[in-house]
Amino acid sequence: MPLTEVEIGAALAEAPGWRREGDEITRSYAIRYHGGVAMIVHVADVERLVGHHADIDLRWDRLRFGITTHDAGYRLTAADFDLARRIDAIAAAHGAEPVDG
Ligand SMILES: C[C@H](O)[C@H](O)[C@H]1CNC2=NC(N)=NC(=O)C2=N1
Repeated sequence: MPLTEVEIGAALAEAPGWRREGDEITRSYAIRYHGGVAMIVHVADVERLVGHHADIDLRWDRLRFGITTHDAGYRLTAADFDLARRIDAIAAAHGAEPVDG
């Protein structure tokens, strides 16, 4: 079920570093390409377990995640913020530092 604007505000406050871009939340990390591939594999394993999947953009020195819920009409849900927290934990384990963009 989509979150209300008030709920989104509260969830963002609990997910520091994640930025709202329309109906998705995004965060980028500095990581070199091959390390990014390894992190993506780890994220994908967790995504399969929780049944929720981010949009992923890997560049030479940067890895960006965008999360929204397709099943809710591309709106933000609690599952998006749950996955965001999991991605933060995986990023820390991979030594990927958050960056703007
Ligand atoms: C059937 C399956 O659980 C759904 O298609 C899941 C899979 N992963 C998903 N991931 C995201 N981000 N949004 C969804 O709506 C979604 N739906």
